[in-house]
Amino acid sequence: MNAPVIGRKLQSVENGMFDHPEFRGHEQVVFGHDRASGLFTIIAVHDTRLGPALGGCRMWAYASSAEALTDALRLSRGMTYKNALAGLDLGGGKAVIIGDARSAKTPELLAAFGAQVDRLGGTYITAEDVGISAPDMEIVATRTDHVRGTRATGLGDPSPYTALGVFCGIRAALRHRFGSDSLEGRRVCVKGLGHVGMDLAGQLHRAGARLVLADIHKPTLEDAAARFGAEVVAADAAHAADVDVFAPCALGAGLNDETIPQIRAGIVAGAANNQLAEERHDEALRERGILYAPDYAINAGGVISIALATPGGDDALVRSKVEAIDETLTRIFERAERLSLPTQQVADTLAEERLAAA
Ligand SMILES: NC(=O)c1ccc[n+]([C@@H]2O[C@H](COP(=O)([O-])OP(=O)(O)OC[C@H]3O[C@@H](n4cnc5c(N)ncnc54)[C@H](O)[C@@H]3O)[C@@H](O)[C@H]2O)c1
Repeated sequence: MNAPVIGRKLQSVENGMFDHPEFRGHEQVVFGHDRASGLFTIIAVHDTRLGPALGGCRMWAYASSAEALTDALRLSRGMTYKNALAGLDLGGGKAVIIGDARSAKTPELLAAFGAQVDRLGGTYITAEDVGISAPDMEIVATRTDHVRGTRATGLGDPSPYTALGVFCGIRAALRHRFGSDSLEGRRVCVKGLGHVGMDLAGQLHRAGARLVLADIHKPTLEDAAARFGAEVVAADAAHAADVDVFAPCALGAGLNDETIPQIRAGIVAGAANNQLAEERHDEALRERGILYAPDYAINAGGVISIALATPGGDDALVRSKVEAIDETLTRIFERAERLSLPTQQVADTLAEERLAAA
């Protein structure tokens, strides 16, 4: 991308910030540029009523700076809700770096990003996200203390904690739906066998579940199927598998007008972010009698581990907080049933209640 062009586009977007469709009372949005390294970053602080805004930094080859702003606004608000519902004393924020992580990421650019974060004086705490790895965060940390998930502050890869939270969430959903959280003989379809999905599949297998697996990466799928004695299903048919639980652990927007009528599972509970293609799809799931575990409630294990880990500390506190996702989801399911509301709407309300009380 040509730097001066980006600069002009950012200027024009900034002028329209408060009219932006994704603007929802964000407290601060910072547009950062570093001439020497070519850094273009947007840091969005949505809400700090519960504490400093924690949220990852995403590096992506956005087609335009307007697209990057949209992502920063939307994702930072999502972090406010996720952190509030997870019971963390942290607000919501997110950073995006405009550029291709494979070709444009340099130590100088990461250090310059760290300097931008530092300028916010702790209002925003950064962590890894898509395109930014744990080693990258070590470089960011050379310029700011407002970083989590580094060797000095964390327990390492958050994915096992995310998987643990999803496993606990699936049990909560089973208990609510069937009166027993036993996985013995339950059929579960896991779509996406990456860092989270593979770990989750292992936990489900050990607990006695019968697995149906899907992934677009054939070697991964074949390896998992052999290890867990699982059936395989085509990735684009996974949502329609004849199972008790469908666990989407790949990309978002998988629950939409086309897929929802085809879902045979009574429960949808997985790690993927932004599973609903549109907000109204939570009601579509409810109408079909499908119990949906809101994505940001069930996949909060990773952020809990990032937020609460202490250097060299054991992970007992973190694990107990992650396991409490079971209770959070149970509250959501019970309230949704009592009020005949979709579960995502109830999750949003619970998060908003906590924010309002802060
Ligand atoms: N890693 C975490 O701690 C964490 C935390 C919260 C949310 N999430 C969300 O969980 C999801 C999985 O995260 P991850 O870290 O395991 O990612 P990952 O990149 O390690 O794994 C994703 C897997 O999904 C597969 N995949 C991609 N598209 C697919 C498709 N259309 N059909 C089937 N499989 C497909 C990939 O081949 C890969 O194996 C993402 O949506 C992520 O945003 C992850």
